Amino acid sequence: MGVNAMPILSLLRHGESLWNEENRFTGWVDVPLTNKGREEAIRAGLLLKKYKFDVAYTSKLQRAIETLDLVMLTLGYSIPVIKDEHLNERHYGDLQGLNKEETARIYGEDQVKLWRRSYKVRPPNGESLEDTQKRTVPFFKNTIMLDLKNGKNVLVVAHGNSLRSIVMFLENISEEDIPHLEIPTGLPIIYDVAWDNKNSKLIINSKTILK
Ligand SMILES: O=C(O)[C@@H](CO)OP(=O)(O)O
Repeated sequence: MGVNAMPILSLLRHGESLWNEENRFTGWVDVPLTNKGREEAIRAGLLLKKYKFDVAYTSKLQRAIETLDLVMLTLGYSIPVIKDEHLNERHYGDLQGLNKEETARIYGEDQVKLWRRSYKVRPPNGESLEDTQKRTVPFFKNTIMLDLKNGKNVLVVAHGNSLRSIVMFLENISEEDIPHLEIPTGLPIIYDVAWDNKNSKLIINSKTILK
């Protein structure tokens, strides 16, 4: 009675973008994929062929949207797609456009590490991971989690830090441990999930990264 058998949730970070290639802070700047990024997206689609998705979510940024488009083209069927800015990358504020290595030379490696990977430290005029989580997790709970509860297989294509904030919630990762979590581009994470009726809570049965 307590736990229903449940479908899968796949989280996918977009393929390499132009500014990933150039090593620049990107955030909400709407840069396109590189050709390598497009190939990564097609490869992710091939890896995901063994699943049948019912619905997909992505951000409002073209690197995620194009990745999802290429995945769906590779999968060869179409499903409802919800594009929402709650899934956008963390806003990097004044760092957007700057080269990451150069920024580390100016402000020091430690400061840049705090901006990039800590939970609470905000980049100047930007969002901390905590700020990002305050928009991603309520969105996740109100939409994606309900689809999972209703037995749907869900694909989410988003960004390094918007996905880190969701994975932190799903896997109950602490503030101390979150700096070590990296999400690779183009490799789908698959969660086998279940809904715990008694505690109204999503349970993760297993996690696999497809390679
Ligand atoms: O620049 C960004 O928006 C992100 C993701 O590419 O960078 P970082 O991994 O440094 O948080």
